[in-house]
Amino acid sequence: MAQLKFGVIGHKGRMGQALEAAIADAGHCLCVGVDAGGDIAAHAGQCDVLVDFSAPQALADNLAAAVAAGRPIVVGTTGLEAAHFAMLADAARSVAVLQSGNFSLGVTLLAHLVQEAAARLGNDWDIEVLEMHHRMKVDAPSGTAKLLGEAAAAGRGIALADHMESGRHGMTGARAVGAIGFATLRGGTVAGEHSVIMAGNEERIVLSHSAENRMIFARGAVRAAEWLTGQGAGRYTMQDVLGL
Ligand SMILES: NC(=O)C1=CN([C@@H]2O[C@H](COP(=O)(O)OP(=O)(O)OC[C@H]3O[C@@H](n4cnc5c(N)ncnc54)[C@H](OP(=O)(O)O)[C@@H]3O)[C@@H](O)[C@H]2O)C=CC1
Ligand SMILES: O=C(O)C1=N[C@H](C(=O)O)C[C@H](O)C1
Repeated sequence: MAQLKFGVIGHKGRMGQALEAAIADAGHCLCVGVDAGGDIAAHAGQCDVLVDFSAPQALADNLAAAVAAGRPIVVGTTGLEAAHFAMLADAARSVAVLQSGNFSLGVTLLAHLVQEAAARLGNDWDIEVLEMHHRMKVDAPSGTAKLLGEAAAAGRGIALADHMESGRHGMTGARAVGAIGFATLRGGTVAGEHSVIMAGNEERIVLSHSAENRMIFARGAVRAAEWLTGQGAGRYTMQDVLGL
């Protein structure tokens, strides 16, 4: 693979630093790194690909910079809302865009397994997604938890937004039939723990993934960037990259 020049948004952050190492390990070069207050638009044209692990409020400018420079963009930022997904779809009309809540091989495969299991089990199996992350994480549920919830919903042929239950507290009443529940834990330096629990009558299936180091996300994002530079405008996923 030819050496690529990367533009990293969120460069001084935890993921930005992991990415810098993964970019060097893969034989590529960090062309520019920006953080809050920086201007990626001024540098995007010097890069072959942009990678964004920053904050949701930066997404509009980052996508605009990619579109103006005609460069592909990998988005790993989580905490995205419906308006952000509309921006991603809009940018994908002009450039190649790959957004994922998790760039690890393990979670990409886990999402397949969750979808398959949910498709085979009836609504009498309650689905709950449990996640734990380090104390500094600012969004909840995690992007990965939502990705896994989406996979379960796809398996059931329903829209997650119509069946999501999160942040239970107080007199909640009994669990709604067909709900997909989310629970969030925060503490320490946990890189990322996710379990999808399928609870039936007197039996339970638990499908889990443990991230031991955030380098797995950084390596996955570099692999996604390599793959994306060969693609035309459009919206792509880690399933496309990994051929799953
Ligand atoms: N998809 C995946 O596989 C993964 C996704 N993530 C997600 O990536 C994001 C970053 O995580 P992490 O590195 O741990 O967070 P950090 O807080 O460590 O880093 C965030 C970085 O983004 C920068 N930033 C904040 N706002 C802007 C802005 N408006 N424009 C440009 N840069 C900005 C910060 O700069 P400053 O310090 O100057 O504010 C900081 O350098 C989160 O959304 C996280 O959930 C994390 C791991 C894996
Ligand atoms: O903020 C993190 O650290 C992580 N964020 C992503 C998420 O929200 O799922 C991916 C990973 O779990 C680590």
